[in-house]
Amino acid sequence: MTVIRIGTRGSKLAMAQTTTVARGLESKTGVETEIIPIATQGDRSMESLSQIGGQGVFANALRDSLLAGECDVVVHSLKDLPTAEVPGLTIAAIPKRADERDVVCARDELTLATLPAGARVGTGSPRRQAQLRSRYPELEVVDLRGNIDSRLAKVTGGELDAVILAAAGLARAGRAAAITEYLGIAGWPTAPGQGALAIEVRTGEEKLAAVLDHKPSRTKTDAERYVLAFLDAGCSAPLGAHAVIDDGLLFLDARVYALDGSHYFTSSHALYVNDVDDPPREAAQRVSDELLAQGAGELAGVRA
Ligand SMILES: NCc1[nH]cc(CCC(=O)O)c1CC(=O)O
Repeated sequence: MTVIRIGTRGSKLAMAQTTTVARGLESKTGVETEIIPIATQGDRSMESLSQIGGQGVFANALRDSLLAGECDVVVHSLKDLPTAEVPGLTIAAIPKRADERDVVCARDELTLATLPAGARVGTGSPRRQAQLRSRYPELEVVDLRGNIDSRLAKVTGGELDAVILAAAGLARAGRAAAITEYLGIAGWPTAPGQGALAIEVRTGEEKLAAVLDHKPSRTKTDAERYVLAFLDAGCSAPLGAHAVIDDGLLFLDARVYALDGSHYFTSSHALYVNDVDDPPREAAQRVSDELLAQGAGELAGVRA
């Protein structure tokens, strides 16, 4: 029997999520899988992501390996995947999305509202930095990189009072016990595609992973990612987007922040998925047009 080779980043988080995908493929199709860790520039360098030159630092090495035939399937965190199509590659599956919220891991069970003024809150994400400055201007934002364990260690070690992370990543890494607050999605929209994985294959080989595709998760994350594409924004742009499907209605909400937290632009639209040809694209087009009409194109990270 042939073995499906699954390429992944080597981080603990990536290995955990890829193992879940491998188990899913094995149990649904009876295939055998082998996991192949691939080092990416984003893993090797500790410089800030904007320094390395941003987009796709995590994804490109995986894609090269797939195109070179060194593996058959790669697993990405969808939010780290640039929106531009890559010739020869196709997303065969977006599995059922996990929790898309951001969370706070603070000392002493504290929350953003109960941390004292001047408390040091770590995050390397421009969106999270802008959201912190906008909602909690009395807190000090500290730029931060590194894996989940090293970030949490800065709180237990006393160097920081809190860090902001993705709920999904913490759960996959087995560190959900460190969470002290879940940030409500309406007041704190997260990165397009956050909480979802993307399983990519060489075009024509979609059958290798299509069984793991979850249609609602794909529709929602497509809508969020089209906003990223229409705004010409990178994965590190200060943009939050969130889609919901309820009773055939697709809701899409997006917010673009000034990096200093001084202001933001927001737009939302709802449409019946049966009323238009490409609901995610249509919803995102309306939201993006409105954001640009408001002046969002002037903000850092947009139309860069
Ligand atoms: N950019 C880092 C990144 N990429 C994917 C996740 C995990 C969450 C997810 O899969 O969406 C994280 C960590 C974080 O944002 O805290």
